[in-house]
Amino acid sequence: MWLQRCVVAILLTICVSAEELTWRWVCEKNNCVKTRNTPQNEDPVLSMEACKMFCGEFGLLWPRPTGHVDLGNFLTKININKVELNVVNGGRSSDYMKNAGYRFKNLLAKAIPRGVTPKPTGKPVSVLIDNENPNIKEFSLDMDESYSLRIEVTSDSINATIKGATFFGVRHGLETLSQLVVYDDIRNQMLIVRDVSISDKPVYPYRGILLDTARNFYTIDAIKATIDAMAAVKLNTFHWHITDSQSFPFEMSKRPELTRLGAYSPFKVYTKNDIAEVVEYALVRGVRVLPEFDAPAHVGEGWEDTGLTVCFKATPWRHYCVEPPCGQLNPTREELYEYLEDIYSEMAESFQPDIFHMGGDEVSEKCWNSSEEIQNFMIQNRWNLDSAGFLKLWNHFQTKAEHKAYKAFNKTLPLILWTSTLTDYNIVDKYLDKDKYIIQVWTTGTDPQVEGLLKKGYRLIMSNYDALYFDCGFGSWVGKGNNWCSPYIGWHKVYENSPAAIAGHHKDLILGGEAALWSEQSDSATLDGRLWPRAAALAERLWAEPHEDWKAAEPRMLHVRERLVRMGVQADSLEPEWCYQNEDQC
Ligand SMILES: CC(=O)N[C@@H]1[C@@H](O)[C@H](O[C@@H]2O[C@H](CO)[C@@H](O[C@@H]3O[C@H](CO)[C@@H](O)[C@H](O)[C@H]3NC(C)=O)[C@H](O)[C@H]2NC(C)=O)[C@@H](CO)O[C@H]1O
Repeated sequence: MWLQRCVVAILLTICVSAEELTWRWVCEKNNCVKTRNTPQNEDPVLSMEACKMFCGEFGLLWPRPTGHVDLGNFLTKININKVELNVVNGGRSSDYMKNAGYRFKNLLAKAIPRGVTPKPTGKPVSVLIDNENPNIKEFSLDMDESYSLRIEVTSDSINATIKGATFFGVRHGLETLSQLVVYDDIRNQMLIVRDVSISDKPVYPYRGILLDTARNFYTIDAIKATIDAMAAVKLNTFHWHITDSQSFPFEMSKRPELTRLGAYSPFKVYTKNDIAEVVEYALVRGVRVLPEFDAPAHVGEGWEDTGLTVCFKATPWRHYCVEPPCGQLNPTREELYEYLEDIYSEMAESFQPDIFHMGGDEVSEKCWNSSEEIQNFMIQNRWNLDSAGFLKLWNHFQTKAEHKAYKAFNKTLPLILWTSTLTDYNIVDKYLDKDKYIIQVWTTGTDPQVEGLLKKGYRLIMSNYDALYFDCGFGSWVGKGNNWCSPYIGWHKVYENSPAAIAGHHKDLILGGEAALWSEQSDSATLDGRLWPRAAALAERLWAEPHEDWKAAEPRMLHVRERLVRMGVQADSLEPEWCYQNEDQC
């Protein structure tokens, strides 16, 4: 009966009156308690979300701010049709600011349930935006993403003021402001938290998601939707692992045969236009697009006619690599470096990145050793055909590739490599300069390599697979049983995976973290559920490094999942709705 009345009420856009209402929520000791409504109740009746908005230190904010937070105790009605943004100083980033404004209004609209028109009563909202460095619109590892937000009420309007150190800070401020607006299903009215004062900035400068678009292809729409969701939780790096041994979907003008032979189909190619669109889309959402060209291993399809690979499709694959098809570049061929320069130049042109990922993942000695040409080259150089000798060969490759990267990008931008035998802390400084290279850790969080690398002064990005590999926990794809890194990693573990705790007193060398979605077993159809809402748990960890465990964040986490779903993200469900309605009872 209640449900029926509600549905009718929504369709007619009339609200259930407070007297008829069955449930209301009451803020008690930082929890919103579901309470039977009685005709005798004289308090203002609060809907669940309205209550959650201000009850608790951080209300429904996600990620929680790191500085001063005062959420006041009152909600005020606003007129959603009368929201106005005024930018004090636009500078070079004025177009981005405009776009951030459109996104903000769009986010407010997404807070309203489908088919509902809130009452157009309430105060107009005026948002004043003050960008301290309006000419900064480039990403960098030391960019300032800080902002402050104030919401004040006057007799005739709500005034919000956002001060950002850069466009990126301002953009985050708008995200936060959008999270302070709620649709009240009791009054059919939009409400805003008033008397707010927040200052905020992230703990880590690098907060990423890796998407592997080579094992399976993802549509541009799926990529843009991912970036949209990332922006909502203030993640700032979309790491695009665009090629691998299975496919080469990156459009190349100088070496078109790499794409022609290497893409799964002519329709499964990321064209220059596609990439430009993604890069621009991401930029206005405060997300950098970081390209990776993984080499010298993890190559294969596309390179068929070049003669520049070894052990491609070698069988049995377990003898030569970690998954089929095997394939590795032949570092002894000079022509290889001309190819690399072309790939890097086209990546430079398309992505214009501030940092570049050179891969370096899972190089196999056995693969290189299967080539007589490589063996002869090593013998001529007086390198033994053993692990130390193959490291020298790898170093030969990396030094030449590095030179080509700097040339192609026309600057000495920071380079990233996956942890490997080359980055082993016992020898890493023999080969890789700590001022040039950032190491992305994918072994476990307790691996002694982490401490070893930190002690030698290397900057790290944490993608420890035991907490941040979102492909783990599914069935194996090369046989039966579970995949190699099972079990599935729940959001709790993601949330509690603290880079600061892992790094101890070397915390300053941790640039941040990244969740990886390797795509052997996912594509556009499964993407949202694999990433979300777990990536939101990562977002708060990296933004705020909370001291509390997942339990303290649970009510807000359940809400951020709801918000993502309202945005159109098919995020996995975490708990029965009962737990969302009955805080702290599950
Ligand atoms: C204990 C042991 O030796 N187990 C191996 C197991 O490791 C083999 O599985 C392969 O493991 C690789 C990691 O060691 C894994 O590669 C990485 O994982 C991602 C998928 O989660 C890939 O997309 C990445 O390219 C890889 N690199 C990075 C940096 O993450 C590889 O995918 C695993 N292969 C398969 C087929 O699952 C397993 C091989 O059969 O054998 C076990 O004995």
